[in-house]
Order: sequence, then structure tokens, then C-alpha cells
Amino acid sequence: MAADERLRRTMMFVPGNNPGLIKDAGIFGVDSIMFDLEDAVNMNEKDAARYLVYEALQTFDYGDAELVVRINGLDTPFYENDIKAMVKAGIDVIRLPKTESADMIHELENLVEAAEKEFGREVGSTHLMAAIESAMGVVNAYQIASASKRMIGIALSAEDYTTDMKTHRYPDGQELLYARNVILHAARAAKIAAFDTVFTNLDDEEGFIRETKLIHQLGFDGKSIINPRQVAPVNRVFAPSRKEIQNAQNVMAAIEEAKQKGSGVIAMNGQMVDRPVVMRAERVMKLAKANNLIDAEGNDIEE
Ligand SMILES: CC(=O)SCCNC(=O)CCNC(=O)[C@H](O)C(C)(C)COP(=O)(O)OP(=O)(O)OC[C@H]1O[C@@H](n2cnc3c(N)ncnc32)[C@H](O)[C@@H]1OP(=O)(O)O
Ligand SMILES: O=C([O-])CC(=O)C(=O)O
Ligand SMILES: [Mg+2]
Repeated sequence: MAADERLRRTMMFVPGNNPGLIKDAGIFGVDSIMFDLEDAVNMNEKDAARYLVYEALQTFDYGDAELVVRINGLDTPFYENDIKAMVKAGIDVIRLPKTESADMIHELENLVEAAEKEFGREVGSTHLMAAIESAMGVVNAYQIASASKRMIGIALSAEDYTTDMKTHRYPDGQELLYARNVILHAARAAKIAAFDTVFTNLDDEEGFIRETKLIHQLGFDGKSIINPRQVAPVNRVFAPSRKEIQNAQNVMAAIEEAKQKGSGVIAMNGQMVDRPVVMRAERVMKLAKANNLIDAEGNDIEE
């Protein structure tokens, strides 16, 4: 699947030192599986975790899920070996933590390209994304997002970000509003995806749904998650309503009719239907298909 056609509602962290979680990570229906070599892994297990994830990528079938690895940061002794092993294993996306500048993406890209050449991978086939975890990262968000053609997304990482900002996370999320909006604008301007941060209190389902509704309303593509329990609530929030689906089906039918007549614009119930309207309808149809609300032809599936 082309990188820009993917739905990325859920990107689940899977600790790279936990064989049980790594083995079963494909069964929960997440859009992206993110093996973590960074903060979920103790210093004394870094080499073992890298080896484990490398072996898992050779061994297990993760179906259609996008495969992402969060490598160790550029200020550690681990990232070069992480990059080599993950490129060799054919990972889809490398996520750089604690990204603060476009230069960091350039450094990552150079190492990825060298590894692709060394291991006979197609140059350019490894995609990149950046986690933004500091004030400096937020200030440089657009430069980071547009630093490379390989970039598929940027993510807010609020645990480290709130620490850097000398605050912490509150239930209403006011402390994240500026960073969320900057990251969204940077991603949209660079035409890549925007991911919201993890919600760490697994027992507060109401708070998790409230936060997910907020980031969906703002326009994020999806959320980093830490547990399979968080998959269904995110998918429910991102699922279009029957009314939205009906409207999208009407738009698709209207634009088809316009095309037959050789026009790119048509009126539907007195409302103009043009390219942006069609693009929104296409996204609704894609989300509806992913939630099994319509079939491959775009027709309703009864609940
Ligand atoms: C700030 C940051 O950097 S966040 C990123 C780093 N953190 C992480 O990667 C943490 C990832 N998450 C986890 O390790 C776990 O979800 C925990 C420790 C938080 C909670 O674990 P549990 O108490 O076992 O959760 P829970 O009981 O809901 O697990 C249900 C099932 O899902 C599995 N599971 C839980 N989390 C994950 C995960 N992240 N990936 C894959 N499987 C998982 C469990 O093994 C369990 O399987 P089982 O029913 O076969 O035993
Ligand atoms: O990327 C995330 O959401 C998790 C993380 O590292 C952070 O919040 O610091
Ligand atoms: Mg972090």
C-alpha cells in the first residue's frame, strides 16, 4: 500500500524487550505496530531488544499493519546499530524520538540511505517519522516535517514535552493545545500525517475517549497508543456516522455524474460539490470501509 494512502488511527507501542507482546502484536487490528527500542527498554537490554525485534521482523506475519520502530535517540550510543538492523530487516518506518531540528532528520536520512545500500534495499524505501518532545521541537516543527521526502508523519510526545515545559499533563489538556496545533499545522503544510500522544492511565477510559474526541476534532490522523484496549475506542471515535457516510456516498455519485458530463463541479441539493468536498468524502468512505460500515463498492453494510 502506498505510504500516503494508509489509515493511521492507531500506532501501538510494543516494548522491544518483551517477546510475548512482540509475538502477539499483530492480532489486535492496529493500523501501525511500533516496536520500541527507546524508553520502554532498560539500558542493559538495548542490544537484546534490537536483536529480538530484528528476529521478530523475519519470523512473524503482521498482516497489513504498518511496521514502525522507535529507535534510540541521536544522543545515545545505540542509534547507529538500531538503524542498520532495522533497515536490514526491511522495516516500513523509523520513528526518531526527541527530534529538535531538520538537521537531525538529515543525519538519520544519511545513515538510513547508507544502510539501504549496504543491505541491498531500494534507496528511499524506508520511511521516516519524528516524535516532537520538547519546546525546541515544537518551534522547529515545520522544518522537521519537511526535512525529507521520506517523512510520513510527526507525532507529539507529551510525556517528555510537558517535562521540558516544566508542567505535567492535566485532564483538560490545555497545556498541550499550542503544541498540538503547531504540530498539526506543520504536518498539514508538509502534507504528512499528524499523530497525537499516548494516554497512560489505562483505567480512565472516559478520559481517553474525551482526549481522542478532541484530537479527532482538531484534525489529527491518529494517536500513539500503549495497549490493545485503546484500539476500539479510537476506531469508534474516528468512524464516520451513518449521516456522514450517506452524504459521502451522495457526493461520490454526484461527482461521477459530473465526470460523465465532462465537468469537475456539480450542484447537489443546491450545494456545490467540487474537489475539496470530494476529498473529504473519499476520506469518509475510507474510514467507513475500515470500520466495516460499507463494502468495497461503497454500499452500506447493515449492522
Ligand atoms: C512515555 C513513553 O515513552 S510511552 C511508550 C513506552 N511504553 C510502552 O511501550 C508500554 C506499552 N504497554 C505495555 O507494556 C502494557 O500495556 C502495560 C505494562 C502498560 C500494561 O500491561 P497489562 O497490565 O498486561 O495490560 P492488559 O492487562 O490490558 O493487557 C491485555 C493483553 O494485551 C497485551 N498487551 C498489553 N499491552 C500490549 C502492547 N503494548 N503490545 C502488545 N500487547 C500488549 C497483554 O500482554 C495482555 O495479553 P494477554 O491477555 O494475552 O495476557
Ligand atoms: O510518543 C509518545 O506519545 C510517548 C513518549 O515518548 C512521550 O510522551 O514522551
Ligand atoms: Mg518520550
